[in-house]
This record gives sequence, C-alpha cells and structure tokens, in this order.
Amino acid sequence: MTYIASFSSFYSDACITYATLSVAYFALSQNAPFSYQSAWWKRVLFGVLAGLAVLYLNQDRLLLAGNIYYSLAMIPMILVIFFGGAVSGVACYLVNFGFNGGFTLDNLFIGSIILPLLLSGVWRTKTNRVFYLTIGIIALYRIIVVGSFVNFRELWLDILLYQVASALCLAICYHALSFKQRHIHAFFSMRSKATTDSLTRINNRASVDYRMMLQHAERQSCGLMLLDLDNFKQVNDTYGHLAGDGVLVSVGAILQDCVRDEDFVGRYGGEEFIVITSSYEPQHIAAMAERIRTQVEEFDFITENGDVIRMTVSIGTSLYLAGMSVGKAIELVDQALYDAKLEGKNRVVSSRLMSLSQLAERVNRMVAKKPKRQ
Ligand SMILES: Nc1nc2c(ncn2[C@@H]2O[C@H](COP(=O)(O)OP(=O)(O)OP(=O)(O)O)[C@@H](O)[C@H]2O)c(=O)[nH]1
Repeated sequence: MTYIASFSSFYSDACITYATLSVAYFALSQNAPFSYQSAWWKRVLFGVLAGLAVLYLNQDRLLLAGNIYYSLAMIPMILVIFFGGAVSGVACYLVNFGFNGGFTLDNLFIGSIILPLLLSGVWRTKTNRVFYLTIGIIALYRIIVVGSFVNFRELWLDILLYQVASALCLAICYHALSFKQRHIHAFFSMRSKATTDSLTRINNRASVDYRMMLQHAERQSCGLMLLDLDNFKQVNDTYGHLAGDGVLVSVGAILQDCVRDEDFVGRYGGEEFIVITSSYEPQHIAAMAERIRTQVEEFDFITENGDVIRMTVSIGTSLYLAGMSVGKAIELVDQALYDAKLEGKNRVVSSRLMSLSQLAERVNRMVAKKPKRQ
C-alpha cells in the first residue's frame, strides 16, 4: 500500500473547498439567492473562484504509480455544476484547463467526467438521490480508469480508500452548501413576505412605517403623497371583490411606473397608497401627483369578464421635514387627502406645509434678487 495523503492535508483541502464555495455562494447571494439562473457574470465568477480552489487542491496528490495520482481537485468542479449550473462548471474547467497544461491526459480525463454532468443538466434536478447516484458513477469510473493503469491487486486499498474519502468530502460539502442554500432562500422569502403586500406586490404597511422611521432617524426630508381610490366600494359592489383586487394591482403598477427609482411606493391599507419621494420640492411633488392622477383617470381597468372600469383617485401631498415627527407628517398629508375628498374627489390637494414652504421659497428668491445697498 502506498502512503495516503496525510490526514491533515486531506482535512485542509476539504475545508478550503467548502470555505471557497461557501463564501462565494454567500457573496453572490447578497440581493437574491444565487442559482444556475442568476446573472451570467455571477455564474462565471462562481466557476472561476472554484477553479482557483481546484488549482490549489491539485498540489496535494496521492501518487499511485508513475504519474497516476488522485487529488480532491474534482470536488469543487462537481459542486459548482450542482450549484451554479453549466456556466459555472465550464468556467471552473477552463481555469483548470488554462493553468494546468491544456490538452493533457489529466484534463481530458477530468473533461470526460464533467461532460456527462453538463449534458445531463444535474443542477435542474438537484436531489440527494441524483447527487449520490452521480458521485457513485464517478467513483466507479475513476476506479475502472485508474485500475487499468496500475496494479489493482497491490493498490486496491489505496484506490478504494481514496474514493471513499473523496466521496465523503463531496457529500459533506454538498450537504453544507445545500443547508446554506435553504437558509438563504428562506431568508429572502421571509423578507419578501414581511415587506411586500401579497396582493399588489409593492411595499406593505410595515415597510412604509420602517421607511418613515429611517427618514426620521437619518434626519432626511422627503415628499409625501397619500392616495385613495374614489368610490372603490362601488367597484366591489358592481364587479365583485376579485375585480376590485385587479384594480388595486393595476394601481400599484401605475404608481411604480410614475415614480423614479429612488422613490418609494407602498400600500398604506385597503384602497390607500403612499408615495415617498426623495425630492421635497413642492412643485416637483405636485407635478408627479398630477401625473399619477391623470394616469389613473385615463387607465382602462379590464375585468376577467371583459368589463371596462374607469377609476379616479384623490391625492393629498405634503412634506416630511427633517426633525419633524413622523406622526405629524402623516397627519398633515392625511388632512390634505381628506380635503381632496371633501372638495369633490379626483384632485390633488397640498397640505399647509407645502404652501408654507412654497411661500418661504418665494421670499428667499425675492431676497436673493433684491439689489444690495452700497
Ligand atoms: N377588492 C378589495 N377591496 C378592498 C380591499 N381592501 C379594502 N377594500 C374595500 O375598499 C372599500 C373602501 O370603501 P370606502 O372606505 O367606503 O371608500 P370608497 O368607496 O372608495 O369611498 P371614498 O373613499 O369616499 O371615495 C371597501 O368596500 C373595502 O371592502 C382589498 O384588498 N380588495
């Protein structure tokens, strides 16, 4: 029996494999869970990082005879295919191919293992059964190929031990990564449920409250719009609750179309929506509110039965000024909305604060224009 790669180098190889893939997976899942459907550059990066781990693992070899050896280098390559799909697998292989001599016997042997994996699309049917079947077939293939180059009777224990050790390492890394993947998926799903309104898919009330709390904590002024659909009860009564739901979904989409990326749209409750604009310039907020009012008024909401519903919306606008209490800001914009309803609906009404700030701005402009006394 030849020596088997020392236990500590085997252990450190397994740790490096897991650490590299785990950190890469985590970093690539910052905004959404990483998968074989993520942006192409993420999949390439995942493969390249795994490729660098492969290059490192290639140093620790179990020499069987002549230049026939085993190493754990296959492990990251198999794992990236399972977790990142074909693009990651090919990127990983190309790094190994480019830095390990190109068309060598080793690289062709590795290619003959990963090609069937790539062709079978194992990442799409990633179950424990598929995984164990895959590593079983790979182990058998490696034993047969290596067994035909070395004296199998003499080295059978080394060969078997190495297959068991590398399969164990693969299985541990696979389950640890799957565990991380499940947690990352659960985190994003719970975050989405906690912050998104299940009907309209825009921010929910908790998210609105959090956003206002942030404005307050960071002492950041912003513009506020509170919107309430006019006579919405009639829509439910005439066309049914489902048609009413459809209207709410469409209004959410219209609002998102009308605002800029840095603005915030949320469902405040029932048929009430809120827009928090990063700009706190009164004219800008009033113009945006008018644009939203017109878009809703001109939109044909079509029900499942083909009925066309026309809606109008009343909008109150106001400001949140740094240092103000959130409660006071909401009270002012709510009062503006109430006035819009009272004045006949389908209109935009500004709060006292908006008028005051406009007045203050006008006075400032006049003072700035006034010629200075010599
Ligand atoms: N379809 C549907 N209806 C909802 C939802 N949430 C609240 N509503 C309905 O919205 C309606 C609101 O009615 P009201 O508060 O009387 O307001 P309105 O009919 O729009 O009248 P004004 O606000 O005065 O113009 C009620 O009939 C609620 O049942 C929802 O998620 N889906």
